[in-house]
Amino acid sequence: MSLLEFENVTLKFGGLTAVNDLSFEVEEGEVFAIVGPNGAGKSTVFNLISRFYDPYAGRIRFDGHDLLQVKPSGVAAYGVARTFQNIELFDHATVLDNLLVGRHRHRRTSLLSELFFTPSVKKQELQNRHVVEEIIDFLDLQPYRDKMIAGLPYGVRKVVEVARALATEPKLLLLDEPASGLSVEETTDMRWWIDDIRRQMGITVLMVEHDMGLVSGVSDRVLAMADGAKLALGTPAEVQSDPAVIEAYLGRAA
Ligand SMILES: Nc1ncnc2c1ncn2[C@@H]1O[C@H](COP(=O)(O)OP(=O)(O)OP(=O)(O)O)[C@@H](O)[C@H]1O
Repeated sequence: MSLLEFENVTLKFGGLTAVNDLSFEVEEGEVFAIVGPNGAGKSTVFNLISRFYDPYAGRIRFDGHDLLQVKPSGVAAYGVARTFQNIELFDHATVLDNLLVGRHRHRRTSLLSELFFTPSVKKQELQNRHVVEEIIDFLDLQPYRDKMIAGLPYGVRKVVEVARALATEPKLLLLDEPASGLSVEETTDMRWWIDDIRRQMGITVLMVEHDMGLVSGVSDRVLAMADGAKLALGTPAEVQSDPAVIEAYLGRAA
């Protein structure tokens, strides 16, 4: 069984078909990239997984569950975490506090017990701290741990966003353009972080990315989309040499 399954999914915005009869599967433990020209429907795929939109037709399954039965607020509890194209963090909180917010889905205590800071609440707090500190170490964020997000360089904020998503201990990490706005050196670092997340943490990664260097360097498989539909699916080398993909890219460039 695949971790994520799209089966003949279609989504329309009025007269525009943003996702058109799309089927693909993401296997547990792989890095899977979605590429395509602007407007191809990549972000809409992420928004479907996050349950921001209901598809017009088709099925989406995650980890054996019918994802379409899950409310948007429940998706994280199933083990899906995401980053956004435009970083979404609390600017006036520290890196540590942003990551602790990411632990919210693991709250096992009641509001009343939290009010009185019972032993179970204390235990939960310690566990949250432990997980968050490990992620801070893992992503080399120690120098920024107690700094406000607002004052951090853009490249560091991108890594903090990945850290916040990891703090939820997801099975599937959705990365929306992880390299956008990064320098060449920062993109290389991001590549190694993604590799480590998959290899050392065992987390499946699904990313939307325009940087083909990053995509080829880290992905096991790539789905190329155009006009909401699948153009090609295969290894990075297979997809890059696919005539339909070359045509779609060159056509748009022209
Ligand atoms: N909320 C919306 N309402 C109406 N149309 C939308 C909406 N969201 C996306 N679209 C349209 O759906 C199509 C697919 O958009 P989408 O953002 O998924 O593309 P994309 O591949 O992520 O593009 P980019 O690389 O520019 O981010 C586009 O034509 C877009 O204008």
